[in-house]
Amino acid sequence: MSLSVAYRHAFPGLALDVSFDAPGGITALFGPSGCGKSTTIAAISGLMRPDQGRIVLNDRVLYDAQTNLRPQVRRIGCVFQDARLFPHMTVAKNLRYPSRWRRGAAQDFGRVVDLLGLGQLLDRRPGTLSGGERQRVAIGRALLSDPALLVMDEPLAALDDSRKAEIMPWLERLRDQVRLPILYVSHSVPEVLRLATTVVLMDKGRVTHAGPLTQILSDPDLAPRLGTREAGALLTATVQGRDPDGMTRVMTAGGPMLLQGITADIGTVLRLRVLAHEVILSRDAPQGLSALNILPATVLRVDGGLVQLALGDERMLAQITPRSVEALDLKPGTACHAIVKSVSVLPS
Ligand SMILES: Nc1ncnc2c1ncn2[C@@H]1O[C@H](COP(=O)(O)OP(=O)(O)OP(=O)(O)O)[C@@H](O)[C@H]1O
Repeated sequence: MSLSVAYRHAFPGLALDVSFDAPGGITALFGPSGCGKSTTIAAISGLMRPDQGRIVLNDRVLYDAQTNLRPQVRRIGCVFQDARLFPHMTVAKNLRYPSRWRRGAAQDFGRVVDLLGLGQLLDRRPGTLSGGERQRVAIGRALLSDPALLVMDEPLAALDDSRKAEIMPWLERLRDQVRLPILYVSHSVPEVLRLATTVVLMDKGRVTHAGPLTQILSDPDLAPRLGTREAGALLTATVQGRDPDGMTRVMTAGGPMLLQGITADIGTVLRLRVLAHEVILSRDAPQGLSALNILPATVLRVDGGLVQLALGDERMLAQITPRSVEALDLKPGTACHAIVKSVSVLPS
């Protein structure tokens, strides 16, 4: 299941030349206002015809020199900032709306209601729901149209922080349980960090970087674009066991780590967020520290005080001062130890 996009289009003020692949999972389309995110969504969903290109969804050509499928037959489910539900219909009727033209929607109804926790809401009308609940219904309705791609254009932008927090776990469930590619347009770094599996960074009508979130996050060149406070890395960790004091042992590409306050079962895969300013470096294996997580690493790159490290096949960033870089004589290839002061765990 994947989407492959390559198109060019000239607007009077901007020449767009966009190309990227979106595999299964959530692909975040991220970039400053006016960089071409909405135009890209419009080109994929068939609402605008690019000057040239090729857009393919699961081996089905949506657009190329010979083909330009109508939006209705592209099998793309859309969720926008405002839920756009029918106000006079109950939630159940809104959800059943796609079954008017789609056979099979009725069979999926229960599965989608369970997936998004909509059971308690079925008899309510949209006007009586919270913003987050309305968005869950909009996502359910989009899923019941049997899409091959789900496009979510700033789906949380109209919600306040507590509603955002309420809907996030549902979006994570969607990402982890539905095999569709999901294209997610957002201006919010925290949303991208929490939800995306793949990131496409756009600027001035072009894709400047694209790849797995883990790779994009640990690229020192991209730290300024994502915000220096957010610079860091994501490590994949597998739960190995629980120690008598309640600490959870996990294995990462860089070696074993200990986590506090985790209840995940053995074998669970976790995503660990390690911020660059929570990592300090030592040339020698440190002794007598209170920090529990000390991982052997190799310096890959040094950019001012931002040091990119290799831990096995994963990458991590450490934010230290340029003076410390000099004092420790850190350069590509230097073996060192990364002392991780704190870690947050994201569901995987
Ligand atoms: N129909 C049009 N005619 C001319 N120019 C257009 C048209 N549609 C978009 N543009 C221009 O193309 C550029 C990209 O617009 P687009 O809406 O795709 O950006 P965006 O990244 O989605 O921005 P935002 O984050 O603000 O929604 C902008 O400079 C916009 O002015």
